[in-house]
Amino acid sequence: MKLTIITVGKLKEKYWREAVKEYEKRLQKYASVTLIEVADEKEPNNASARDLEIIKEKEANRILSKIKDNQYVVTLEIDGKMYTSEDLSEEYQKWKNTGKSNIVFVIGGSNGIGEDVKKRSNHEISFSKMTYPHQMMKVILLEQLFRVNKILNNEAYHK
Ligand SMILES: C[S@@+](CC[C@H](N)C(=O)[O-])C[C@H]1O[C@@H](n2cnc3c(N)ncnc32)[C@H](O)[C@@H]1O
Repeated sequence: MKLTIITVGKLKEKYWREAVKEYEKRLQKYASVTLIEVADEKEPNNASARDLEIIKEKEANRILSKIKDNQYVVTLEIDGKMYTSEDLSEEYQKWKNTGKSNIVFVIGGSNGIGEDVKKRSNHEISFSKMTYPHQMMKVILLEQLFRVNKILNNEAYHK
């Protein structure tokens, strides 16, 4: 499987970068992993709802410029479909079986995912109804993709 994760903004804190590096390394055993960071848009003080929409649109255009026509797009959205890790591993296997072997996961910036990316999305996944910081979401997603592969390979890890 070719897995790409697109996120908005750089990981500034060392602890996030180290966690990402660790799970990226673990996941590389099972899939080819590409991590792409697009620039985030500066948010003015007292930004209006319209300002935030414009920010999301600009970030969405940057995200879309990194997505290829042949990629299956999975967006991480709070209102998306929730899975257990076992169910997600079945879904992942389904993607594999149906030729969706080039998958791009998209995590939005601090204001969420713009409409144009949502329109391009083939599948929306939620990791609960709670809001997580995008940096943490990247680590959680990598860990779950690693877990999914462990489950599919019947390897000890998941409990
Ligand atoms: C800080 S959140 C953005 C919150 C924004 N108010 C929204 O409603 O999307 C940044 C990104 O992390 C991801 N994210 C955060 N919590 C999530 C969850 N529970 N499930 C799936 N994705 C989540 C989404 O991609 C989101 O765009």
